[in-house]
Amino acid sequence: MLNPSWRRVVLKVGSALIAPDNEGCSERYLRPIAEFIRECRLLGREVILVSSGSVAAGRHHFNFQHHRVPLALKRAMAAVGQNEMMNFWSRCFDFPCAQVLLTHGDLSDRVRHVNVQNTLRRLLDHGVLPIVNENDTIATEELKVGDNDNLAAMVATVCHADALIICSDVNGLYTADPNKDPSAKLIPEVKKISQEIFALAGGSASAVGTGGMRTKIEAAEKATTQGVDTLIADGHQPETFQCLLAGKNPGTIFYAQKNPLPAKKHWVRHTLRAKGEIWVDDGCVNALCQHGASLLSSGIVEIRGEFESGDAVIVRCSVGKRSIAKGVSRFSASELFSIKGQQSQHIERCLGYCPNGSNAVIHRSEMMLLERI
Ligand SMILES: Nc1ncnc2c1ncn2[C@@H]1O[C@H](COP(=O)(O)OP(=O)(O)O)[C@@H](O)[C@H]1O
Ligand SMILES: N[C@@H](CCC(=O)OP(=O)(O)O)C(=O)O
Repeated sequence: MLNPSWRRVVLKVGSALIAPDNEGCSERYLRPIAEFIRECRLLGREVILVSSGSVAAGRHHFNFQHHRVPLALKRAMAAVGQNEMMNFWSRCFDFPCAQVLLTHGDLSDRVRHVNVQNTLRRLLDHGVLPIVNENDTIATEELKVGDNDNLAAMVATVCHADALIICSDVNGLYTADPNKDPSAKLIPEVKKISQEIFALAGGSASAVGTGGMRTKIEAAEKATTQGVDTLIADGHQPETFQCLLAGKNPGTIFYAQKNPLPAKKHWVRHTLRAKGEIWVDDGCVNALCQHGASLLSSGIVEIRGEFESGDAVIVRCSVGKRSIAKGVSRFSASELFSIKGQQSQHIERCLGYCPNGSNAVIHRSEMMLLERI
Protein backbone atom coordinates (compact mmCIF):
# COMPACT_ATOMS: atom_id res chain seq x y z
CA MET A 1 0.00 0.00 0.00
CA LEU A 2 1.05 3.58 -0.47
CA ASN A 3 2.14 4.39 3.07
CA PRO A 4 1.89 8.15 3.80
CA SER A 5 5.47 8.13 5.11
CA TRP A 6 6.88 6.92 1.77
CA ARG A 7 8.45 9.92 0.07
CA ARG A 8 10.51 8.08 -2.56
CA VAL A 9 9.33 4.94 -4.34
CA VAL A 10 11.10 2.64 -6.82
CA LEU A 11 8.57 0.96 -9.13
CA LYS A 12 9.75 -2.12 -11.03
CA VAL A 13 7.80 -3.27 -14.10
CA GLY A 14 8.40 -6.77 -15.54
CA SER A 15 8.80 -7.68 -19.23
CA ALA A 16 5.40 -9.40 -19.51
CA LEU A 17 3.75 -6.06 -18.77
CA ILE A 18 5.77 -4.18 -21.38
CA ALA A 19 5.46 -6.62 -24.30
CA PRO A 20 2.72 -9.12 -23.37
CA ASP A 21 2.15 -10.55 -26.86
CA ASN A 22 5.73 -10.78 -28.14
CA GLU A 23 4.82 -8.16 -30.74
CA GLY A 24 6.70 -5.20 -29.30
CA CYS A 25 5.53 -2.75 -26.64
CA SER A 26 1.85 -2.65 -25.84
CA GLU A 27 -0.15 0.09 -24.13
CA ARG A 28 -2.41 -2.48 -22.47
CA TYR A 29 -0.76 -2.52 -19.04
CA LEU A 30 1.47 0.53 -19.36
CA ARG A 31 -1.35 3.12 -19.29
CA PRO A 32 -2.63 2.27 -15.76
CA ILE A 33 0.98 2.05 -14.51
CA ALA A 34 1.77 5.44 -16.06
CA GLU A 35 -1.38 6.89 -14.49
CA PHE A 36 -0.26 5.54 -11.09
CA ILE A 37 3.16 7.18 -11.50
CA ARG A 38 1.46 10.48 -12.37
CA GLU A 39 -0.82 10.22 -9.29
CA CYS A 40 2.13 9.44 -7.01
CA ARG A 41 3.95 12.51 -8.23
CA LEU A 42 0.85 14.67 -7.71
CA LEU A 43 0.77 13.36 -4.12
CA GLY A 44 4.34 14.60 -3.68
CA ARG A 45 6.03 11.18 -3.98
CA GLU A 46 9.26 10.87 -5.98
CA VAL A 47 9.20 7.90 -8.35
CA ILE A 48 12.03 6.02 -10.03
CA LEU A 49 10.88 3.52 -12.63
CA VAL A 50 12.90 0.34 -13.24
CA SER A 51 11.57 -1.01 -16.51
CA SER A 52 12.36 -4.44 -17.91
CA GLY A 53 11.31 -5.37 -21.42
CA SER A 54 14.03 -4.23 -23.81
CA VAL A 55 14.63 -7.79 -25.04
CA ALA A 56 10.91 -8.67 -25.09
CA ALA A 57 10.08 -5.41 -26.92
CA GLY A 58 12.83 -5.84 -29.52
CA ARG A 59 12.32 -9.52 -30.20
CA HIS A 60 9.69 -9.19 -32.95
CA HIS A 61 12.23 -7.47 -35.26
CA PHE A 62 14.28 -10.68 -35.39
CA ASN A 63 13.06 -13.85 -36.99
CA PHE A 64 14.03 -16.16 -34.13
CA GLN A 65 11.53 -18.68 -32.79
CA HIS A 66 13.46 -20.61 -30.10
CA HIS A 67 12.90 -19.93 -26.41
CA ARG A 68 16.62 -19.68 -25.55
CA VAL A 69 18.02 -16.63 -27.32
CA PRO A 70 21.84 -16.51 -27.78
CA LEU A 71 23.46 -13.64 -25.84
CA ALA A 72 24.69 -11.78 -28.95
CA LEU A 73 21.17 -11.75 -30.37
CA LYS A 74 19.72 -10.70 -27.00
CA ARG A 75 22.03 -7.69 -27.01
CA ALA A 76 20.76 -6.71 -30.47
CA MET A 77 17.13 -7.20 -29.40
CA ALA A 78 17.77 -5.08 -26.31
CA ALA A 79 19.30 -2.26 -28.40
CA VAL A 80 16.21 -1.87 -30.56
CA GLY A 81 13.69 -2.74 -27.82
CA GLN A 82 15.11 -0.28 -25.28
CA ASN A 83 14.58 2.54 -27.76
CA GLU A 84 10.98 1.49 -28.41
CA MET A 85 10.28 1.08 -24.71
CA MET A 86 11.64 4.54 -23.85
CA ASN A 87 9.51 6.04 -26.63
CA PHE A 88 6.48 4.32 -25.22
CA TRP A 89 7.02 5.52 -21.68
CA SER A 90 7.88 9.06 -22.83
CA ARG A 91 4.59 9.27 -24.73
CA CYS A 92 2.69 8.37 -21.54
CA PHE A 93 3.86 11.46 -19.65
CA ASP A 94 3.78 15.23 -19.95
CA PHE A 95 7.02 15.55 -17.96
CA PRO A 96 10.52 14.54 -19.12
CA CYS A 97 11.88 11.00 -18.76
CA ALA A 98 15.57 10.07 -18.47
CA GLN A 99 17.11 6.79 -19.62
CA VAL A 100 19.55 5.35 -17.03
CA LEU A 101 21.31 2.17 -18.19
CA LEU A 102 23.42 0.38 -15.59
CA THR A 103 25.49 -2.76 -15.14
CA HIS A 104 26.68 -4.39 -11.92
CA GLY A 105 30.05 -2.61 -12.18
CA ASP A 106 28.33 0.79 -12.04
CA LEU A 107 26.92 -0.11 -8.63
CA SER A 108 29.87 -1.99 -7.13
CA ASP A 109 32.53 0.59 -8.06
CA ARG A 110 32.53 3.34 -5.41
CA VAL A 111 33.04 6.28 -7.79
CA ARG A 112 30.47 5.13 -10.35
CA HIS A 113 28.06 4.32 -7.52
CA VAL A 114 28.27 7.90 -6.25
CA ASN A 115 27.81 9.18 -9.82
CA VAL A 116 24.63 7.10 -10.20
CA GLN A 117 23.39 8.37 -6.84
CA ASN A 118 24.06 12.03 -7.71
CA THR A 119 22.51 11.75 -11.16
CA LEU A 120 19.32 10.15 -9.80
CA ARG A 121 19.09 12.84 -7.14
CA ARG A 122 19.50 15.64 -9.72
CA LEU A 123 16.88 14.11 -12.01
CA LEU A 124 14.37 13.85 -9.15
CA ASP A 125 15.16 17.40 -7.97
CA HIS A 126 14.28 18.64 -11.44
CA GLY A 127 11.05 16.69 -11.79
CA VAL A 128 12.45 14.23 -14.36
CA LEU A 129 11.32 10.59 -14.19
CA PRO A 130 14.39 8.30 -14.19
CA ILE A 131 13.74 5.09 -16.14
CA VAL A 132 16.37 2.50 -15.24
CA ASN A 133 17.24 -0.77 -16.98
CA GLU A 134 20.28 -3.02 -17.17
CA ASN A 135 22.57 -2.03 -20.04
CA ASP A 136 21.82 -5.30 -21.84
CA THR A 137 23.49 -4.27 -25.09
CA ILE A 138 26.97 -4.34 -23.57
CA ALA A 139 26.46 -6.51 -20.48
CA THR A 140 28.51 -9.70 -20.17
CA GLU A 141 27.64 -12.59 -17.87
CA GLU A 142 30.27 -11.44 -15.33
CA LEU A 143 29.35 -7.76 -15.46
CA LYS A 144 25.59 -7.83 -15.32
CA VAL A 145 23.23 -7.89 -12.37
CA GLY A 146 21.21 -10.38 -14.43
CA ASP A 147 17.68 -9.54 -13.36
CA ASN A 148 15.79 -6.34 -12.76
CA ASP A 149 14.32 -7.38 -9.40
CA ASN A 150 17.80 -7.28 -7.86
CA LEU A 151 18.71 -4.23 -9.95
CA ALA A 152 15.61 -2.41 -8.63
CA ALA A 153 16.56 -3.29 -5.03
CA MET A 154 20.08 -1.95 -5.62
CA VAL A 155 18.64 1.24 -7.10
CA ALA A 156 16.30 1.54 -4.09
CA THR A 157 19.27 1.39 -1.71
CA VAL A 158 21.42 3.71 -3.84
CA CYS A 159 18.76 6.40 -3.83
CA HIS A 160 17.59 5.80 -0.24
CA ALA A 161 14.03 4.99 -1.29
CA ASP A 162 11.36 4.27 1.31
CA ALA A 163 9.63 1.62 -0.77
CA LEU A 164 10.16 -0.78 -3.65
CA ILE A 165 7.05 -1.89 -5.55
CA ILE A 166 7.60 -4.86 -7.88
CA CYS A 167 4.83 -5.11 -10.51
CA SER A 168 4.70 -8.61 -11.91
CA ASP A 169 2.29 -11.02 -13.60
CA VAL A 170 1.40 -12.52 -10.22
CA ASN A 171 -0.13 -10.67 -7.27
CA GLY A 172 2.42 -11.67 -4.66
CA LEU A 173 4.23 -14.53 -2.98
CA TYR A 174 2.24 -17.75 -2.78
CA THR A 175 2.88 -20.88 -0.76
CA ALA A 176 3.90 -22.46 -4.13
CA ASP A 177 4.06 -21.31 -7.76
CA PRO A 178 0.33 -20.67 -8.50
CA ASN A 179 0.94 -21.46 -12.19
CA LYS A 180 1.83 -25.01 -11.17
CA ASP A 181 -0.18 -25.56 -7.98
CA PRO A 182 -3.78 -24.27 -8.06
CA SER A 183 -4.14 -24.84 -4.30
CA ALA A 184 -1.33 -22.34 -3.53
CA LYS A 185 -2.32 -19.52 -1.15
CA LEU A 186 -1.28 -15.85 -1.22
CA ILE A 187 0.93 -14.70 1.69
CA PRO A 188 -0.10 -11.06 2.31
CA GLU A 189 2.76 -10.07 4.63
CA VAL A 190 6.26 -11.21 5.47
CA LYS A 191 7.96 -9.82 8.57
CA LYS A 192 11.27 -11.65 8.18
CA ILE A 193 12.76 -13.25 5.07
CA SER A 194 13.87 -16.65 6.28
CA GLN A 195 15.16 -19.77 4.58
CA GLU A 196 11.54 -21.05 4.58
CA ILE A 197 10.40 -18.01 2.56
CA PHE A 198 13.16 -18.63 0.00
CA ALA A 199 12.08 -22.26 -0.23
CA LEU A 200 8.60 -21.21 -1.45
CA ALA A 201 9.93 -19.26 -4.43
CA GLY A 202 10.34 -20.90 -7.82
CA GLY A 203 11.56 -19.68 -11.21
CA SER A 204 9.67 -17.92 -13.99
CA ALA A 205 6.89 -19.71 -15.84
CA SER A 206 6.57 -17.08 -18.60
CA ALA A 207 8.45 -16.91 -21.91
CA VAL A 208 9.83 -13.43 -21.15
CA GLY A 209 10.34 -13.29 -17.34
CA THR A 210 13.89 -13.70 -16.01
CA GLY A 211 14.12 -14.70 -12.38
CA GLY A 212 10.64 -15.71 -11.25
CA MET A 213 9.80 -15.37 -7.55
CA ARG A 214 13.30 -16.26 -6.36
CA THR A 215 14.88 -12.98 -7.59
CA LYS A 216 11.94 -11.05 -6.11
CA ILE A 217 12.66 -12.51 -2.66
CA GLU A 218 16.38 -11.76 -3.12
CA ALA A 219 15.39 -8.19 -4.01
CA ALA A 220 13.10 -7.98 -0.98
CA GLU A 221 15.94 -9.19 1.25
CA LYS A 222 18.35 -6.62 -0.20
CA ALA A 223 15.84 -3.81 0.17
CA THR A 224 14.30 -4.61 3.57
CA THR A 225 17.71 -5.02 5.24
CA GLN A 226 18.43 -1.44 4.15
CA GLY A 227 15.15 -0.12 5.55
CA VAL A 228 13.08 -0.24 2.33
CA ASP A 229 9.52 -1.69 2.49
CA THR A 230 9.02 -4.04 -0.48
CA LEU A 231 5.76 -4.97 -2.17
CA ILE A 232 4.98 -7.50 -4.89
CA ALA A 233 1.78 -6.76 -6.80
CA ASP A 234 0.02 -7.71 -10.02
CA GLY A 235 0.71 -5.09 -12.69
CA HIS A 236 -1.95 -6.59 -15.00
CA GLN A 237 -4.81 -5.37 -12.82
CA PRO A 238 -5.72 -1.67 -12.76
CA GLU A 239 -7.28 -2.39 -9.31
CA THR A 240 -3.74 -2.96 -7.98
CA PHE A 241 -3.00 0.72 -8.44
CA GLN A 242 -6.35 1.86 -7.03
CA CYS A 243 -5.62 -0.29 -3.96
CA LEU A 244 -2.13 1.18 -3.60
CA LEU A 245 -3.46 4.73 -3.86
CA ALA A 246 -6.14 3.91 -1.28
CA GLY A 247 -3.43 2.75 1.15
CA LYS A 248 -4.35 -0.94 0.84
CA ASN A 249 -2.08 -3.90 0.23
CA PRO A 250 -2.92 -5.56 -3.10
CA GLY A 251 -0.31 -8.32 -2.85
CA THR A 252 2.57 -9.26 -0.54
CA ILE A 253 4.38 -6.73 1.61
CA PHE A 254 7.83 -7.45 3.08
CA TYR A 255 8.42 -5.06 5.95
CA ALA A 256 11.61 -3.01 6.24
CA GLN A 257 13.84 -4.31 9.05
CA LYS A 258 13.73 -2.15 12.18
CA ASN A 259 17.52 -2.23 12.48
CA PRO A 260 18.91 -1.87 8.95
CA LEU A 261 22.43 -3.16 8.29
CA PRO A 262 25.17 -0.51 8.39
CA ALA A 263 25.70 0.73 4.81
CA LYS A 264 29.21 -0.77 4.57
CA LYS A 265 28.05 -4.22 5.67
CA HIS A 266 25.04 -4.06 3.33
CA TRP A 267 27.37 -3.17 0.46
CA VAL A 268 29.63 -6.13 1.22
CA ARG A 269 26.73 -8.55 1.60
CA HIS A 270 24.49 -7.45 -1.25
CA THR A 271 26.49 -5.53 -3.86
CA LEU A 272 30.09 -6.77 -3.95
CA ARG A 273 30.73 -10.07 -5.70
CA ALA A 274 33.08 -12.58 -4.11
CA LYS A 275 36.27 -13.12 -6.14
CA GLY A 276 37.69 -16.00 -4.08
CA GLU A 277 37.53 -18.06 -0.89
CA ILE A 278 39.45 -18.14 2.37
CA TRP A 279 39.16 -21.48 4.19
CA VAL A 280 39.57 -21.34 7.94
CA ASP A 281 39.82 -23.77 10.87
CA ASP A 282 37.24 -24.45 13.59
CA GLY A 283 38.82 -22.11 16.12
CA CYS A 284 38.60 -19.25 13.66
CA VAL A 285 34.93 -20.03 12.90
CA ASN A 286 34.25 -19.89 16.62
CA ALA A 287 36.03 -16.53 16.96
CA LEU A 288 34.08 -15.04 14.03
CA CYS A 289 30.66 -16.45 14.90
CA GLN A 290 30.68 -16.43 18.71
CA HIS A 291 32.90 -13.46 19.50
CA GLY A 292 32.43 -11.12 16.51
CA ALA A 293 36.21 -11.15 15.93
CA SER A 294 38.09 -10.01 12.83
CA LEU A 295 39.64 -12.75 10.67
CA LEU A 296 43.34 -13.22 11.42
CA SER A 297 45.97 -15.04 9.37
CA SER A 298 46.54 -17.69 12.07
CA GLY A 299 43.14 -19.32 11.38
CA ILE A 300 43.58 -19.59 7.61
CA VAL A 301 44.23 -23.05 6.14
CA GLU A 302 43.64 -22.52 2.41
CA ILE A 303 43.13 -19.85 -0.24
CA ARG A 304 41.12 -20.36 -3.44
CA GLY A 305 40.80 -18.06 -6.45
CA GLU A 306 42.70 -14.97 -7.59
CA PHE A 307 41.83 -11.81 -5.73
CA GLU A 308 43.42 -8.50 -4.82
CA SER A 309 43.43 -6.52 -1.60
CA GLY A 310 39.98 -4.83 -1.39
CA ASP A 311 38.11 -7.63 -3.16
CA ALA A 312 35.25 -9.49 -1.49
CA VAL A 313 35.75 -13.14 -0.56
CA ILE A 314 33.73 -15.93 1.03
CA VAL A 315 35.05 -17.38 4.29
CA ARG A 316 34.51 -21.14 4.46
CA CYS A 317 35.03 -23.61 7.24
CA SER A 318 37.44 -26.40 6.30
CA VAL A 319 35.37 -28.78 8.41
CA GLY A 320 32.00 -29.34 6.72
CA LYS A 321 32.86 -26.84 3.94
CA ARG A 322 30.16 -24.41 5.12
CA SER A 323 30.13 -20.78 3.96
CA ILE A 324 30.55 -18.77 7.17
CA ALA A 325 30.96 -15.16 6.14
CA LYS A 326 31.54 -12.71 3.32
CA GLY A 327 33.98 -9.87 3.70
CA VAL A 328 36.58 -7.59 2.15
CA SER A 329 40.10 -9.04 2.24
CA ARG A 330 42.83 -6.57 3.12
CA PHE A 331 45.41 -8.88 1.55
CA SER A 332 45.68 -10.33 -1.97
CA ALA A 333 45.45 -14.08 -2.56
CA SER A 334 49.19 -14.31 -3.19
CA GLU A 335 50.00 -12.44 0.06
CA LEU A 336 47.66 -14.76 1.96
CA PHE A 337 49.48 -17.82 0.56
CA SER A 338 52.61 -16.53 2.33
CA ILE A 339 50.99 -15.69 5.67
CA LYS A 340 48.29 -18.36 6.13
CA GLY A 341 48.56 -20.10 9.50
CA GLN A 342 51.04 -17.47 10.77
CA GLN A 343 50.59 -15.38 13.92
CA SER A 344 49.78 -11.74 13.09
CA GLN A 345 53.09 -10.50 14.54
CA HIS A 346 54.95 -12.54 11.89
CA ILE A 347 53.15 -11.02 8.86
CA GLU A 348 55.76 -8.36 8.29
CA ARG A 349 58.60 -10.91 8.50
CA CYS A 350 56.83 -13.28 6.02
CA LEU A 351 56.03 -10.61 3.45
CA GLY A 352 58.91 -8.24 4.03
CA TYR A 353 56.33 -5.47 4.60
CA CYS A 354 52.95 -4.95 6.23
CA PRO A 355 50.73 -3.87 3.32
CA ASN A 356 48.07 -1.84 5.07
CA GLY A 357 49.23 -1.18 8.58
CA SER A 358 46.67 -3.63 9.92
CA ASN A 359 46.96 -7.24 11.00
CA ALA A 360 43.33 -8.19 10.33
CA VAL A 361 42.88 -10.09 7.08
CA ILE A 362 39.17 -9.18 7.14
CA HIS A 363 38.15 -6.54 9.66
CA ARG A 364 34.86 -7.28 11.41
CA SER A 365 33.39 -3.96 10.19
CA GLU A 366 33.76 -5.26 6.64
CA MET A 367 32.46 -8.78 7.24
CA MET A 368 28.93 -10.24 7.26
CA LEU A 369 28.13 -13.60 8.78
CA LEU A 370 26.01 -15.58 6.31
CA GLU A 371 22.77 -16.81 7.79
CA ARG A 372 21.85 -18.75 4.68
CA ILE A 373 24.46 -21.47 4.25
N1 LIG B 1 5.86 -19.04 -4.62
C1 LIG B 1 5.53 -18.35 -5.74
N2 LIG B 1 4.56 -17.40 -5.68
C2 LIG B 1 4.22 -16.68 -6.78
N3 LIG B 1 4.79 -16.83 -8.00
C3 LIG B 1 5.78 -17.75 -8.13
C4 LIG B 1 6.20 -18.55 -7.01
N4 LIG B 1 7.21 -19.37 -7.42
C5 LIG B 1 7.41 -19.10 -8.72
N5 LIG B 1 6.57 -18.13 -9.18
C6 LIG B 1 6.53 -17.63 -10.57
O1 LIG B 1 7.12 -16.33 -10.65
C7 LIG B 1 6.49 -15.66 -11.76
C8 LIG B 1 6.81 -14.19 -11.73
O2 LIG B 1 8.16 -13.97 -12.09
P1 LIG B 1 8.63 -13.57 -13.59
O3 LIG B 1 7.99 -14.49 -14.59
O4 LIG B 1 10.10 -13.47 -13.59
O5 LIG B 1 7.91 -12.17 -13.76
P2 LIG B 1 8.45 -10.69 -14.07
O6 LIG B 1 8.65 -10.61 -15.55
O7 LIG B 1 7.33 -9.84 -13.58
O8 LIG B 1 9.72 -10.48 -13.29
C9 LIG B 1 5.05 -16.04 -11.59
O9 LIG B 1 4.30 -15.88 -12.76
C10 LIG B 1 5.12 -17.51 -11.11
O10 LIG B 1 5.00 -18.40 -12.19
N1 LIG C 1 16.98 -6.16 -18.62
C1 LIG C 1 16.09 -7.13 -19.24
C2 LIG C 1 15.05 -7.66 -18.27
C3 LIG C 1 15.58 -8.55 -17.21
C4 LIG C 1 14.49 -8.97 -16.23
O1 LIG C 1 14.75 -9.13 -15.04
O2 LIG C 1 13.23 -9.19 -16.74
P1 LIG C 1 11.93 -9.44 -15.82
O3 LIG C 1 12.04 -10.73 -15.10
O4 LIG C 1 10.79 -9.44 -16.81
O5 LIG C 1 11.82 -8.27 -14.88
C5 LIG C 1 15.33 -6.49 -20.39
O6 LIG C 1 15.09 -5.27 -20.36
O7 LIG C 1 14.92 -7.23 -21.30
